[in-house]
Amino acid sequence: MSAVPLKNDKPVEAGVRTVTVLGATGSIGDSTMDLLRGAPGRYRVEALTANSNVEGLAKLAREFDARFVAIADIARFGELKDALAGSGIECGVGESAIIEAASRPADWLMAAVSGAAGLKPALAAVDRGTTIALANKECLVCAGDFFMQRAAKAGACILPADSEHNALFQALSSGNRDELTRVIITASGGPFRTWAAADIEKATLAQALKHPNWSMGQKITIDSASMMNKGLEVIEAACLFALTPDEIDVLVHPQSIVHGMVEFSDRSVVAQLGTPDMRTPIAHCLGWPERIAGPAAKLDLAKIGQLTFEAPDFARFPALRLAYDALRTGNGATTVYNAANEIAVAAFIAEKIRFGAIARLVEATMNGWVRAGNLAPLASADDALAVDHNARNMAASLLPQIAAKAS
Ligand SMILES: NC(=O)C1=CN([C@@H]2O[C@H](COP(=O)(O)OP(=O)(O)OC[C@H]3O[C@@H](n4cnc5c(N)ncnc54)[C@H](OP(=O)(O)O)[C@@H]3O)[C@@H](O)[C@H]2O)C=CC1
Ligand SMILES: CC(=O)[C@@H](O)[C@H](O)COP(=O)(O)O
Ligand SMILES: [Mn+2]
Repeated sequence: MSAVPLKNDKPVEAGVRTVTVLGATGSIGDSTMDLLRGAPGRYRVEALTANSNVEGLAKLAREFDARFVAIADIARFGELKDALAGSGIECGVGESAIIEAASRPADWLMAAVSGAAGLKPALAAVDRGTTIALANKECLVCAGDFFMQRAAKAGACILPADSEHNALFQALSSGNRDELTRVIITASGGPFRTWAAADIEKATLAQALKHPNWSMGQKITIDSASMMNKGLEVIEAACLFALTPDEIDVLVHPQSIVHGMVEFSDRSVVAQLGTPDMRTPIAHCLGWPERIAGPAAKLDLAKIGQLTFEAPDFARFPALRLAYDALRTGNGATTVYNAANEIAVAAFIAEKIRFGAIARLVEATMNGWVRAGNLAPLASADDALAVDHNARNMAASLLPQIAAKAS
């Protein structure tokens, strides 16, 4: 039994729904809060979390009269308490408080922490058997199949919030799982889609942060530029929908209007389209199994005029090839892929490595991991977190030599 519902088989919930937003101060958090704001009286906020943005978190907590807020950064707890003084809103600090936020009863939870740091809180929500809108792809890539197995066991309902996976989720309801032959996830191609490899190699942070279509957090925007985001999404699709690497294609589509397509055995291809606005897939998850009003701009195809498609270039964007390698290798390789990328992106932001070195560090870490004989099946979240920890250390130790070597 899959934790992603393939048909709208859940009864519609009436009355006020309680919701929790992990990563409330981020880009996905912002879109989610905007949807909640647009439906006064329909939702009650149970818990909100952030890493260090005290001001943003306290403002949201007061606006939505949250019951509980948690901040990960222990140095900011005093400020948070001051900011909430007199409000009656409970607050906590550290990873344990983020996990507590996820554990508190709520009908619906948005998992939008950035990075594998979101894994333990997402698992705490999974174990409650609740409905989870999953934006945090890194937690799936880190945990591998284990996350979805645990969700199925706990009776949790995982609603894919990432735009491409939400598109697949919507398109999949046109057929049965055994009639599906392939899924296609689209990629904008990022800001370097048309750039020569030599220019991509030395792209600056400011250039990498200029996504052509989407306004998103810093880490995912850099991932889009390297196409690591698409690599993470290939692995995310494999985990969410129990697909093999051969059943997942990536198609570059610079307009980001078609988000995902599903091919069925009769060769029908069902696609989901929409303007590039995350409030649409999040609204689909929030309303599910019904449809609620979404605030995104209406799709005007006549105005857009042309939708174009290209094959991905695995040579200029090796991050995508590495994702398929990791998926085929299994045994913790996707955990290593994600962990090394998180180290590489942080190093690029800190100007320790060039843009082109991001994928080289991921590849060197994956190779080093295999050579050291570290591949082994992941049997638990602790296994995944141990691999994540050790792979980060390996990536950090390889960093100086990767930084020193120009392509
Ligand atoms: N943005 C988008 O359009 C899309 C995002 N996603 C995925 O959703 C997730 C969130 O992305 P996005 O909203 O862009 O990211 P942002 O960087 O904008 O926001 C991340 C959120 O997580 C919090 N956070 C960061 N690190 C930690 C930590 N260690 N512990 C607890 N909280 C933490 C941040 O708090 P603070 O503000 O205090 O730093 C913030 O609330 C990512 O996994 C991304 O890949 C998927 C599809 C689209
Ligand atoms: C909005 C969303 O889902 C992002 O993951 C988006 O897909 C990023 O764009 P790229 O297609 O450039 O990676
Ligand atoms: Mn996406």
